[in-house]
Order: sequence, then structure tokens, then C-alpha cells
Amino acid sequence: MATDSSNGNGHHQTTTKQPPLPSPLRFSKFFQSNMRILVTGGAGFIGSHLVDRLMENEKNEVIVADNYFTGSKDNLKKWIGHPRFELIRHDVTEPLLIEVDQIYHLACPASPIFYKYNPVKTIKTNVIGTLNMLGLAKRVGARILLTSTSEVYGDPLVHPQPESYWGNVNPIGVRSCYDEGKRVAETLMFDYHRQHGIEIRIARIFNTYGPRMNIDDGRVVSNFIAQALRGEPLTVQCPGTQTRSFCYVSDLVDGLIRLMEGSNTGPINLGNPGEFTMTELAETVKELINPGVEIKMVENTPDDPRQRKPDITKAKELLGWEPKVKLRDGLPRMEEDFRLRLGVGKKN
Ligand SMILES: NC(=O)c1ccc[n+]([C@@H]2O[C@H](COP(=O)([O-])OP(=O)(O)OC[C@H]3O[C@@H](n4cnc5c(N)ncnc54)[C@H](O)[C@@H]3O)[C@@H](O)[C@H]2O)c1
Ligand SMILES: O=C(O)[C@H]1O[C@H](OP(=O)(O)OP(=O)(O)OC[C@H]2O[C@@H](n3ccc(=O)[nH]c3=O)[C@H](O)[C@@H]2O)[C@H](O)[C@@H](O)[C@@H]1O
Repeated sequence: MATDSSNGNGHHQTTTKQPPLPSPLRFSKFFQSNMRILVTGGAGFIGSHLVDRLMENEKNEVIVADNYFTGSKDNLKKWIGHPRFELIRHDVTEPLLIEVDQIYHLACPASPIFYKYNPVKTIKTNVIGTLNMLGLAKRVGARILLTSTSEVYGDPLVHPQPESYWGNVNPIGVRSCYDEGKRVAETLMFDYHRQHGIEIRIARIFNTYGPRMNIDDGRVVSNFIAQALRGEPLTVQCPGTQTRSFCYVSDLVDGLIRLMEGSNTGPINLGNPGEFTMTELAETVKELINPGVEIKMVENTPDDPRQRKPDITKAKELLGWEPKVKLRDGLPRMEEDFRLRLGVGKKN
């Protein structure tokens, strides 16, 4: 089947190559009519919510491969021991030989403090890790979805960002291991698609938040909520006018599954177009969670994008998807989870 795809410049490309046949092992005595799905990075924030949704379907068997760098078994504890679930300690920079029908490839540290902690490992994860997962997809004929990022647009000069925008990225900066790493991962996906007929899907995810984020993850929403609950100042990095658009995790997971199940390769932006400055976000968290807390301006890090907002026309048209949860409704759900984990009760 020919697959439509855009090269990101609005020009459409097609491939007439058939996807390779699944490995013969897939039809061996172990064959089951279930859909066997690999989620790399499934012990992380988005991955564990995705696993919850996939496990709701009794026809799905889910295998998680994770090295626990930023993820945790705790996020998956309700599935450990379930007959349709398997958890493997595995680093995607090493090959993985299993039989699966679909691959959601999420494995990669996502918070700037973690991806900058060991930049060489981050780029290996994005490049070698994605090559390994594409090799697996090729061997077994699986469809593979990559969770790319709005960071491929860098510090964008076009606002809001459509998928056709090629971005404004510093190739040698401290964020490059992540944003250039994801750009190479996207390139590899399209090269395997064009050269080997692999069925690919690419999601460009914009800042996503929700329960189970690492409490000390360093990303802005988790920082502000943890700070508000601990009664510490909310640290707005200068100048505070930089913007982000925050998507609640259940909406995002819904978009990922629609993309995987649909017929479009992407890349497709998945995010909530509601745009806020970091000062506005701090004021909202303060008002909703702890009106007594102070807001403090602190130094920023290099190459911080000044604005970011998704154009989601493509997701609406091709996936029938748009986010439902507003920031003011999502923040209290995250607050509840953080209160439980931090052991901070609600004041009467
Ligand atoms: N949360 C967001 O706002 C956002 C935005 C854009 C893109 N993304 C992408 O979505 C994916 C998940 O992000 P998240 O927010 O859940 O982050 P996360 O840090 O909670 O999850 C990442 C998971 O990948 C695992 N991992 C990291 N390196 C690995 C390796 N080499 N081998 C195996 N496992 C490895 C981690 O242990 C963790 O469980 C990432 O690919 C990220 O780039 C997230
Ligand atoms: O959505 C994306 O595409 C990417 O977003 C994030 O990148 P970033 O937007 O920089 O995420 P944060 O660290 O949460 O920072 C957001 C903004 O908040 C600011 N910030 C952060 C932390 C803080 O305590 N205070 C604060 O003002 C930062 O300066 C930045 O302007 C991460 O890199 C990835 O999870 C993801 O791929």
C-alpha cells in the first residue's frame, strides 16, 4: 500500500514499497491473535500512561523495555505480574530481539536537566536507540511510532509552529543532544520508510504534564507544583515572558494511539494550543495551590526557546484529535497526585 507522507516542507512524498513481512517466528506455534506491543521508555511519565491505556484492551499484550534512567517500576506496579504484561530492563542503545507487531518508541530522557546530564548518552539513545528499534521493526515487520518533540523547531521564528516549519536549531548548543538527536531520529525513520518500506508514525509532542511526572524532574509544571506544595518560592527563569503550551497527559496518549492506528506517517504535532508565559503559569499555580507562596526570578539556561505553540490543524484533520483538558482543570489533578507522593495533605 502506498503511504502518504509529507517531507515537512508541505511537499508530499509517496513510497510504493510494501512493508516487509513479519518474521516467520510471528507465525510459529507461539502465534496468538493478540496484538503484541512494545513500549520503549514505558516506565516513564508518558509511557506508563500509554501502557495503562493499551492494557485496557484485552487483545493487547504489552512489553515495556526501559533502563530506569528517569523512569520507575512504581509507575507500572499495577501491571507487574499481569499475564498480558512484561517488563524488561533494557537499554535501547543495545539491540533487542523480540517478536512484536507495534513499537511505541519513547525511550529518551525528556527533562532538560536529565538530557543535559549525560549528553553523549542522550544522543546515543536518540540515534543508536532509534536505529536499533528500526532494525527490530524491519526484522519483524512491525509498525513503529517515534515520540519526537516540539524542540525540533528550536527557538522558532514562525509562530505558531506548523509541521512544515524546518526550525531554528543550534547544532552545537547544550540542548543539541536532545533536539538534534530527535531530528536525526526523524531522519532515520523516514530513511527506513523510503528505503525499506517500514510503516512509520512520528508525533511531535509539545510540553505535556500530569500525574506521575518525576517530582524533582526539573520541568516547569512539576517544579512549580512541588514548590507550591513545599511552600518554597516558585522559580521563574528569566525573563518569564517565554511561552509554552501545556497538554494534559490523557489527551496526549489519546493522540498517540490515534496516530499509531491511523494511516498517516506524520510528523504530526500533538499539543494543546493554549499558550502561557512562565510568569502566567507561576501565577496560576500560586492562585490554585498556595496563594501564600513567593514568585522568584532566577537565571535561565542557554538556548531556551522564547515561544512555543502548536499548530494542530493536521492533527484535527487527519486524526480527528484535539485536546480536551484545560490547564486550570489539569493542574488540580496533578496537584492531587503530588500531594499523595509528597505526603502533603490539603489545608482546610
Ligand atoms: N513530556 C513531554 O513534555 C515531552 C515533550 C516532547 C517529547 N517527549 C518525548 O516523549 C518521550 C517520553 O517522555 P517523558 O516525558 O515520559 O519522559 P520520562 O523521562 O518520564 O520517560 C523517558 C523514559 O525513557 C527511559 N529511557 C531513557 N533512556 C533510555 C535508554 N537508553 N534505554 C531505555 N530506556 C530509556 C527512562 O528511564 C524513562 O522511563 C521521550 O521520548 C520524550 O522525548 C516528551
Ligand atoms: O515539549 C517539548 O517539546 C519539550 O519540552 C521540554 O523543554 P522545555 O519546554 O524547555 O521544558 P521545561 O524545562 O519545562 O521549561 C519550560 C520553560 O519553563 C522555564 N522554567 C523551567 C523550570 C523552572 O523551574 N522555572 C522556569 O521558569 C524554562 O526556562 C522554560 O522557558 C523538554 O525538553 C522535553 O520534555 C520536551 O521534548
